[in-house]
Parts: sequence; C-alpha cells; structure tokens
Amino acid sequence: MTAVANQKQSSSVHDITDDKPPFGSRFLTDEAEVWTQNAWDHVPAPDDQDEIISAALQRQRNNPVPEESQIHYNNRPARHWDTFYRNNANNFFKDRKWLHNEFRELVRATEANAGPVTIVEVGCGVGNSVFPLLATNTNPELTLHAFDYSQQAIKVLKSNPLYAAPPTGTIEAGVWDLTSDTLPEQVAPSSADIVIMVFVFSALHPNEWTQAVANVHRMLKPDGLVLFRDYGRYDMAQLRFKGGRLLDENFYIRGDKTRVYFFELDELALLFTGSRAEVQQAAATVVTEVMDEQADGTSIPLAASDLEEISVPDPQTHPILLSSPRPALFTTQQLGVDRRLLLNRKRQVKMYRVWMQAKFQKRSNEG
Ligand SMILES: C[S@@+](CC[C@H](N)C(=O)[O-])C[C@H]1O[C@@H](n2cnc3c(N)ncnc32)[C@H](O)[C@@H]1O
Repeated sequence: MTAVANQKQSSSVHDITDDKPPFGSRFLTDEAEVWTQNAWDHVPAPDDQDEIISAALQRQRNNPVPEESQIHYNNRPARHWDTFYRNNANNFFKDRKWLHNEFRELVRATEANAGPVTIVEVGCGVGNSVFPLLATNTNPELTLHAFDYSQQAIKVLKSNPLYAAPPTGTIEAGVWDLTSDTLPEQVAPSSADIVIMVFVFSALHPNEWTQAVANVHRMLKPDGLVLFRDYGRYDMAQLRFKGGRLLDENFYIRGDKTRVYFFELDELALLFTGSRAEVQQAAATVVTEVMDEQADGTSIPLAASDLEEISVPDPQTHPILLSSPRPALFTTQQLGVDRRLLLNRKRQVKMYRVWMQAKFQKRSNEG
C-alpha cells in the first residue's frame, strides 16, 4: 500500500470517529464483542506489539533516507503540501466534526452569547476544522483566522462558499509559516483566545518545534488555550513505514514527500511546559478524568497496565528537547494518549491507532 493510500486510510479513521462519544468513553470489556463496533477506546496493544515495533523500527533504521535526499525533503517543505493539495483539493481530509466534542471550549466560543472570541488555526489545510466550526457558529463576535504555509491549501479554502458568506462571525485565511520568526500581520501579539493545532505539529522538523511553540505562545492572550491533536508514538501509520522513509527517529517522509513525526507524551510536555515533571502531573489528570467517567457509569475500568502506560513518560525523548533548558510557557490542562482500536469489519482488519491530545494554557504572568 502506498503512503498516500495509508494516509487515506488514516483519514477515513477520522470519519469513523465523527460524532461518536468523546475521548476515551467506548470500552471493550468482552473480546467476543470486538467486531460489533467500528471503534473502541483505550484498547491495550496486542501481546506481540513489542516484537511488531522492534521489527518495524529495525526495518526502517536499516534503510534510512540518505542524507542528500534529506536536504531535498526538508528544503521548502510547503511545496510538497502544495502538490498534495493540487492533487487532492478538498477531497482528502474529511471535516473534523468531532473537534467540538473533544474540546468543549469550542462549543462555548461559538454560542450566541459568548461575546468577542478570537480563534486562530495554524496549519488549517483546506479548512476541515474551521468550516465545521463556522457552520454551527451562532456567535456574531467570533473571529476565525486560518493559516497554512501552502498557498494551494489557502486557495482551496477561500473557494469554499462559507468563506465568502459565513452565516455569522468572520473568517480570514492567509499564507503563513508557523516556523517563521514573525507573527502573521492579521494577528497581534496576545490577541488570540484559542489556537487550534490539529495534525500540523507532526509535519514540522524537530528543529522547528521551539520556534513554532514560541509563535503560538506569542499570539495567545494570557490564559489563552492551545487545543492540540496529533499522531502518537507507534501509531499504526508509523509501524507501516517501510525502508527509505526514515528521516530521523520517529520522523518520516511519506510517498507524497510530506513529513510526519510521531510524538510521545513527555516530548509534548517538555515543549510546552518546559518540564518532564508536569508529564506525571498531567498524566495523573488524565487518569483521574478516565476514572471519573467510570464513576458516573459511562465507562468501565481500564486495565491497570493501560493506566501505567499513560503515567510513565517514555524515555525516548527527542534529544533536541534535552539539549537545553526549556522555558515554562504553558501549563497543562489535558495531556493524554487516545488509543483506539479501529476495525474494518468488511476486511476483518484491526488497526491500533495512537493519537496525542492536549490542552495547554498560556501562563497568565507571561506577556
Ligand atoms: C495533515 S494536514 C492537517 C490540516 C488541517 N489542520 C486539518 O485538520 O485537516 C497538515 C497541514 O499543516 C500544514 N503545515 C505544515 N507545516 C506548516 C508550517 N510550518 N506552517 C503552516 N502550515 C503548515 C500543511 O500545509 C497541511 O495543510
């Protein structure tokens, strides 16, 4: 299967989860029931997962991308996304209708009486996150800014009829590189209430992470929120990469020349909050949330091993994060692993997906 086809499959994964109960509330108690649904939450990986991971990493490390090609892929990556959107227009990613289920702040921000709210999406693509928000928005004082470094993506986004005539609120899109050293001119420092980052951070080179986080921090108001969702370590999409795709540890080039990184919890915590210690803190929060769900009867107990998996930071943190002290820019409101077993019932295929989901809040004492 080509990487593009792989990606298509991962896109359809999002379709399956649309309009379903939020993050972590469908639990598989009886293995015999497995084929009765399209998706289950927090399903531990199969017993032989360690061997599957080792074999995949070995295969990938044995045949990494040669250095001269790395330069080619990492140089002006936006053009590869331009090609991607020229080939796929708005037919690839489905609308992310689940976004407001996962992040209730988005529901509040789009209510009629919410008052002035500014939301910025970085790496918006063709608008699969902003248009569902705009379509259901009843807040006349909502301002949506959508940025992507692919000119082609922004062109397609602007051709959406909702862009020219939003039912209420305003939307403005533009070309901007999240890793540049200035903010987009439409967004003043400390002016955004919410920044949405959905499957964009994984497209950056690890060398670009620090600047990207600094930019997001700079555009947010004190106490403003980052709503984050992206690929997690050893997701099925990572393990499927064959030889000739590995750029750096956990960082790959797809067949269409777009890049993708697979994150671990402690990496995200270090990047946004500056310390590993917050990982344990944050992980404990996630565990509590899951247990609260049990208390009100909506779910059933997690396996102990699953909880442990959430609360122990992975030692394989990218070296770039350990090379110098990180500033404590944000606090963590949510940081968790969303593990889902997705089933293709027709083909009787099980897919173990791993996503990271987080809410980071800009420290109020920061300007
Ligand atoms: C996987 S797509 C996700 C698109 C959109 N967020 C969604 O949910 O459908 C990743 C997007 O990030 C954009 N992107 C990657 N690196 C970027 C950067 N440095 N600055 C701005 N956009 C970037 C790509 O052009 C692409 O549109």
